[in-house]
Amino acid sequence: MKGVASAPGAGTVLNALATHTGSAFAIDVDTTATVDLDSGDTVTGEIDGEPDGDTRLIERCVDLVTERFGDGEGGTVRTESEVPMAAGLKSSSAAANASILATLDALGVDVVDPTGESELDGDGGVDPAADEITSLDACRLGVEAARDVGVTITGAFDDAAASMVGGVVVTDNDTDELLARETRDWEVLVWTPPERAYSADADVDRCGKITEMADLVEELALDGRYGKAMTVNGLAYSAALGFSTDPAIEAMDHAEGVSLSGTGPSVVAVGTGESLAAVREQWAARDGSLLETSTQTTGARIQ
Ligand SMILES: Nc1ncnc2c1ncn2[C@@H]1O[C@H](COP(=O)(O)OP(=O)(O)OP(=O)(O)O)[C@@H](O)[C@H]1O
Ligand SMILES: O=C(O)C1=C[C@@H](O)[C@@H](O)[C@H](O)C1
Repeated sequence: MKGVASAPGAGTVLNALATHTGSAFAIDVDTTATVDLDSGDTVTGEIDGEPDGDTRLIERCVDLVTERFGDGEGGTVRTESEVPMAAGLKSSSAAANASILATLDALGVDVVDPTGESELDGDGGVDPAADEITSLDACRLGVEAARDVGVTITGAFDDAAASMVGGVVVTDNDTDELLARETRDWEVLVWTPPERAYSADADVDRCGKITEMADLVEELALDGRYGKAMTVNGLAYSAALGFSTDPAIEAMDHAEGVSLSGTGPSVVAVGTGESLAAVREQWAARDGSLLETSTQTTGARIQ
């Protein structure tokens, strides 16, 4: 029983570490997961190009789906990714969504109603007797797996939902509810410096000091002013997490919005192709790499 699925990475509008409300948008770089199920009871993961990579997240994703929709099958799960790890581009959300969908595909479970809610059981969980699931509930399984293996602080439902349904989302990461979803047609430029930063290692106490700024960013985002929201988010979180605001200042008079993405270190700018060409000129002198992409509005999909 084989399943294959892909899910995009994402950039940040509002980091959820301060208030647990977050906002993120899908970008057009993918992680693909291939799942092969068998009658064993062990799941073995592999990350292409990362022989020593931590495979617990993707293995837990397969386990959660086979426990709820299958007979606890074992097998293999392998990811191939265009989304760099620990760069702020939500690689864990993309890997989890792709692994969950690929396992559902292998078991022949239908994924329905992209942004709707499926029928929940009495505990608010997924109905184990169901033979279908909504995208958002599939996404919640990935968030559960991320919490189980400790690669997230709030659960990162914001990042996971953006990756699963595409477009820009605002979410409550305590209740794993979608507060808003819209689409924006932006070009996206990402600068990723050579260093890496794992979300689980972020200084949450310092983020607690910028809750008023996070509330302001949330208001802007819920008002549909995503570009302004992300710029304010970037200034506040760069200061709180100890990243330079120089790349944002260089981009600010060109881009529609620019922010530290997630817990960094990448900085993401959005706007038109012309405006981002000006940002690119500024950022080209920096160490690290530049990625040109665009917003992705269709989200994750079974192949
Ligand atoms: N492509 C992948 N395949 C399998 N597992 C992955 C992949 N990307 C991330 N993970 C898992 O998620 C963990 C956390 O990774 P990472 O810090 O990149 O995720 P993140 O929280 O999404 O952060 P960022 O937003 O910085 O990408 C990794 O240690 C690994 O266990
Ligand atoms: O681990 C987490 O809870 C998070 C990590 C970052 O990606 C943030 O951008 C996100 O809002 C929450």
